[in-house]
Amino acid sequence: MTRIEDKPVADLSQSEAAQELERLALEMAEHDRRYYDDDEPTVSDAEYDALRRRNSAIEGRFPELIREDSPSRRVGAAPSGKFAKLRHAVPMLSLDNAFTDEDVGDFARRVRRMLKLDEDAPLAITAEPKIDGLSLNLRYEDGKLVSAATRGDGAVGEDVTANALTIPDIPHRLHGKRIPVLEVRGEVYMTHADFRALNARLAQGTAKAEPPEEGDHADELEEAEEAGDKPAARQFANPRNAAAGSLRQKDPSITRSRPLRFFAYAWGEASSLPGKTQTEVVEAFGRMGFTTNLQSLDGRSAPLMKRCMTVDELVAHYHAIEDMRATLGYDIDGVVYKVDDLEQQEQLGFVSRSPRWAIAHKFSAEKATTVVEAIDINVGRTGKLAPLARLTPVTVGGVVVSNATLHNEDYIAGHDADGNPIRGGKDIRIGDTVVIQRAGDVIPQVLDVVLERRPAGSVPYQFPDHCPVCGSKAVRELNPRTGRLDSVRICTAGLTCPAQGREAMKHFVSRHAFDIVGFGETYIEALFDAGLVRQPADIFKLKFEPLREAIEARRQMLADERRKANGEELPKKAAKKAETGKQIENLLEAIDQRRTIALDRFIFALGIPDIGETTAKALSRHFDDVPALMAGVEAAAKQQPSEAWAELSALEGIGEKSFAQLIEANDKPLQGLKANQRVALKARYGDEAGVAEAVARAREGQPGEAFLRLTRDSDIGTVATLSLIHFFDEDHNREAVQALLDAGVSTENARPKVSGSSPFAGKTIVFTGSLERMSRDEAQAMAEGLGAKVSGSVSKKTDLVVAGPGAGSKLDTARALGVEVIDEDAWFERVGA
Ligand SMILES: NC(=O)c1ccc[n+]([C@@H]2O[C@H](COP(=O)([O-])OP(=O)(O)OC[C@H]3O[C@@H](n4cnc5c(N)ncnc54)[C@H](O)[C@@H]3O)[C@@H](O)[C@H]2O)c1
Ligand SMILES: [Zn+2]
Repeated sequence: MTRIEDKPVADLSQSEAAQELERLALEMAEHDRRYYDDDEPTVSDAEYDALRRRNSAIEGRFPELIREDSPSRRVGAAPSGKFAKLRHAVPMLSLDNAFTDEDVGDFARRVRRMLKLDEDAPLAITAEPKIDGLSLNLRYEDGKLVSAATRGDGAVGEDVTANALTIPDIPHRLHGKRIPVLEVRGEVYMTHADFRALNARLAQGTAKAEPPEEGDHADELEEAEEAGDKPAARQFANPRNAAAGSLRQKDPSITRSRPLRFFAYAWGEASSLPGKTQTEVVEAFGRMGFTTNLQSLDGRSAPLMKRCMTVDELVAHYHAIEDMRATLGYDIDGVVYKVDDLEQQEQLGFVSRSPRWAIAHKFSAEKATTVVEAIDINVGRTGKLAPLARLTPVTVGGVVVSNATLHNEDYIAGHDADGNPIRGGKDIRIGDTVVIQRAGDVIPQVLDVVLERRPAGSVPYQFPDHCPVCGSKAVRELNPRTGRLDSVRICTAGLTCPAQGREAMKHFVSRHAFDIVGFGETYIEALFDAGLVRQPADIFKLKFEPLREAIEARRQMLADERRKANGEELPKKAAKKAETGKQIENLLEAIDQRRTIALDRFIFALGIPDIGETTAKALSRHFDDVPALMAGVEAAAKQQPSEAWAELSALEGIGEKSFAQLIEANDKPLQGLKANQRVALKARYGDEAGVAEAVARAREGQPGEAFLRLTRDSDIGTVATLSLIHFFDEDHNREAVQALLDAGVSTENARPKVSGSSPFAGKTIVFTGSLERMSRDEAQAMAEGLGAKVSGSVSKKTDLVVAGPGAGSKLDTARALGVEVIDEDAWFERVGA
């Protein structure tokens, strides 16, 4: 199903484009409000910029659809009601964006074309850092600061004069000759160090801050408490928000207490300008008492702003600034290029929201440099030891990042257990300076180690061989797919390890497993810590009173922690007791409803590695109940193949058919295989003779009928079969499952009991597009209940396609193959629902 918002611009119909432009206008207006008014964005700048690019691309294809309220015609957001409004004498605009080096060349060519300059005529363009703060217009009359306004919507800003007067970098009087009117523009920002200190003071409650709006913060705390989260402190997400939030205070004495700074780089109305070029004017600003990009950072190195004569020079300066980015001590999000000559600037003029003579070259991916302070090991549901780098906090894409995933032992070491270097592996050590990258909402990755900054005497990281939670041995197993030691280390204690037990429990009650509503993380942690729940079966033995005590003790503990952390007294909640009682009744009720459950959910809930929902469904079609499954697995375990067989059959890229062919083959096993399969086999076993030898070994250790039946008849493959055997081979797993049955949990067989007369029995159905009357899960369950097989892709074997609006390639394939296609309503008619 392709939603309109996921469709490439080129595939949009005109009406879809109109819909999409409307969505983008509304969505971006909301982001603008959060970003400019509340100083609290909910998406990263990169995500926001992607929306803007999509909007422009659609408008480029359908210029007739450009909306009055299009984001391409607007700057910022209209001023909030918090301050008096101030109309700008000269509009404050935004900047057009460049994202690649080629875009810079395009910009220079465009400028030349519009100025009618030959290719070899000199053209000076300045390049300087784009400071990530908020812009401010300072109006000086006869050298005296008379007003200060934020950008607002470009035409009207907010009057923050009293606040601006508290910023030390902003002169109240200009040095030098008096100019009747001069508006100086620049960026208000906060350094990293000041930002961290401010947030720390806010967290301790020692910073001067506006009282929270009535009820506002109390609610948040309450919610955080329900969710068992850390106390919600009123801190800023990044230095830009901190700068904007601190400047836009109703009480200027709060602004005064905030460490704000100011860089001057532009101007508005001016009765006369102190120069004929961008460079000269900015130089003059320096003499008048402002900090500018033309000043050297340390009095020795070259200034950050450079006047360039070629595109190559511009791009080189961009990369030089990019390299310095981590050491500046404040956030910059790109480099701004400006045509230097002011007469040329005038000739070029403006488009609706930005000048034609300037462009902002944004830094590409969301990268930053920081230091690995420590390496933590988390233990997950399956016992995996997952390493996490604790980083000195940095802002990446508008979010402060303080940890990054390190994947596994080999990744940190940079080589596998045999000493072979692995792709992407790095030899990451505590104390290392690293480049990290954040993509979307996923946890950041370490992209690179800056070896020049590695502290002297640093040693490779020693990965623990014991579980940091329970102290049991943690081991690396042989991976049948690669024949090598697995890169992950696993705690051997199983569910008796508290970390694994707790995570397993979360999975057990989750939506696609037992789906016990109201059993959130707070509950699980509370019950685990109180010793009330150790394994899933315990859930079904819970009683009201002990449950209530455990939950209340937990709440008390969280509240105490919060009080300590915030240093403030929170109102006691009187109504809480009765509420907890009600919640617990509801929970017990929800548990009761799950004493009988679909077999596939039961199997999925066990959290067996490689047994996802689909495999669990397949098993539930094959077995009547849990004891039957266990018996089937036990029988299969007795007729297991040798490791050689398992390894060969599970090799990536070798399907069932090819494997059968391979096992039959004699001296030329590679014959008749596809190129990628030959490559995979050779990579694993060397030359053809090596493959032949592996095949011979595999042939000797063939599995018996019981194993093949489980693998083949239930359609789950070798890897899942071996995983099942492995799971039920462990005493504690068998016991945990038995305990559930003993606690009275019974299963319903999902195997469709379909009479031969169901018109769908044995048919293969594909659902595509957006379904309106049922969810995907429901559709699938319905079809399977009628004896049909649901598939994710359309092929010649497909009997029927049910297509909703927005169906894409699957629908096209179905039509091309002549497969019957019906809509959702027709589907409901046919099934008689
Ligand atoms: N995350 C969100 O929800 C969200 C919402 C709105 C905007 N944004 C972000 O805000 C930015 C867009 O806002 P914008 O319209 O301010 O455009 P912009 O940030 O792309 O560029 C214009 C601004 O750059 C600043 N600037 C800094 N240094 C400068 C220099 N040396 N010379 C000239 N200008 C300089 C000025 O304040 C100017 O107004 C984007 O980065 C966007 O991602 C994010
Ligand atoms: Zn453990």
